[in-house]
Amino acid sequence: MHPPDADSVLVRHGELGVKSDQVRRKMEDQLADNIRAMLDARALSGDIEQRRNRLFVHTDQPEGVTAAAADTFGVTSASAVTTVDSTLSAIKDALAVTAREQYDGGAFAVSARRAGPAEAHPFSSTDIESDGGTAVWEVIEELGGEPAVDLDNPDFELFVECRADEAYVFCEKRAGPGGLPLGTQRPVVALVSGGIDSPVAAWKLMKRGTPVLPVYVDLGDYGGSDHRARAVSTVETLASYAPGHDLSLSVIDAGDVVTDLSQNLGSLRMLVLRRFMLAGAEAIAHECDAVGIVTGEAIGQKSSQTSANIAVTDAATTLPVYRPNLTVDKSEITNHARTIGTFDDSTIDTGCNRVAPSHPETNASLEAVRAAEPDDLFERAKVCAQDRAVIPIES
Ligand SMILES: Nc1ncnc2c1ncn2[C@@H]1O[C@H](COP(=O)(O)OP(=O)(O)OP(=O)(O)O)[C@@H](O)[C@H]1O
Repeated sequence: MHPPDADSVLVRHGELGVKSDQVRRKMEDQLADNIRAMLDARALSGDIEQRRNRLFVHTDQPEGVTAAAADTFGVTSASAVTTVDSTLSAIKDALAVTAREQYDGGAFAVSARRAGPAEAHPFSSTDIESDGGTAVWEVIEELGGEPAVDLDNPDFELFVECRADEAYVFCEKRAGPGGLPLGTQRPVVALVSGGIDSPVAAWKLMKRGTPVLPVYVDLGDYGGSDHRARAVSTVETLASYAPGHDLSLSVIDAGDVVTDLSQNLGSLRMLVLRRFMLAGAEAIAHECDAVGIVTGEAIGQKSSQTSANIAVTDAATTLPVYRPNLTVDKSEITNHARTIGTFDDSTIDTGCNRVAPSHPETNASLEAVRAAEPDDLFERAKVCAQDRAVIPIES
């Protein structure tokens, strides 16, 4: 929803404002690049203007641009605005025009903020709210409605931001993901199985500005083509949040290793396979200059994810392993997957064979796992990582 003559989208970002000038400028530049790429990916046009602590996209496609900005990491909210002179009469006119077009019943409110030196305006924000409120009231009467004001819980809200030289009128603050602009941190490798949890985990790192290099470990006969297709689909959805950033999917062929582990190991099989995955991810991270690994694990969610077993898998790599779902309940992770759009692909029935043993170890010791696993496990992981295939992913 936007004013009928909206000419720009006002994009707000959160944490960037508290950084030093130098860091803030770099992050704002990255945010502008990312929004530009997002517009290109959606065939939208607009001129980006960076101002201190906010950014404007001047556009004649306000609806699409608002949605694109609200899908960009680092953005806290976006509003399609109509820009007017910073005079009370211009603001009142814009409020009236917007109410005439967008009001569809219920109680209303006008919320105003005024910034800049006091002498810039001969009126206060309260004046904007009361005079603007009167203008909206009259429009509703003209429309045949019964005007009512509810400042706490309005059905219809109009906003005004009045600056020294111009004012913006809008009727929606569309929430963005928040976080930091993607590309403002060093990358990490994301182990993406295509299940519900790992795409959400990768998304969370991306939200904090961290590019991810997605890696899928192909389990051979224990996985299958549907299992791999599921991983590809979820990575495509992740890539839609990251135009301009390469999310090509690396595929490690682990078919022989999984067959070997399944035939020769019992209760420790899954832990050893996880250690193989982390070692493979580490090899790719070193090659690609990535500084960590992200997984979808949550403490206690599966036998391989008990606190004892996570300690054992962690020991397979010297890189930090990020587990942003660690303390999050499954229902919450699932809701998150629905919100970001990965859920449907994650729940495609892959009909894959399960690698997990019927009685998995839940309290493993590193010594026992080391003694049981093949001596050349990490060497094989490195070779498989080197020989990986890469599937290009469109963003
Ligand atoms: N085949 C795979 N390829 C890449 N990473 C994997 C694979 N299987 C598991 N992982 C990584 O190990 C973590 C824990 O494995 P788990 O068995 O819980 O995965 P899952 O249930 O198949 O998928 P998810 O954790 O995404 O819901 C995953 O979140 C993921 O980061």
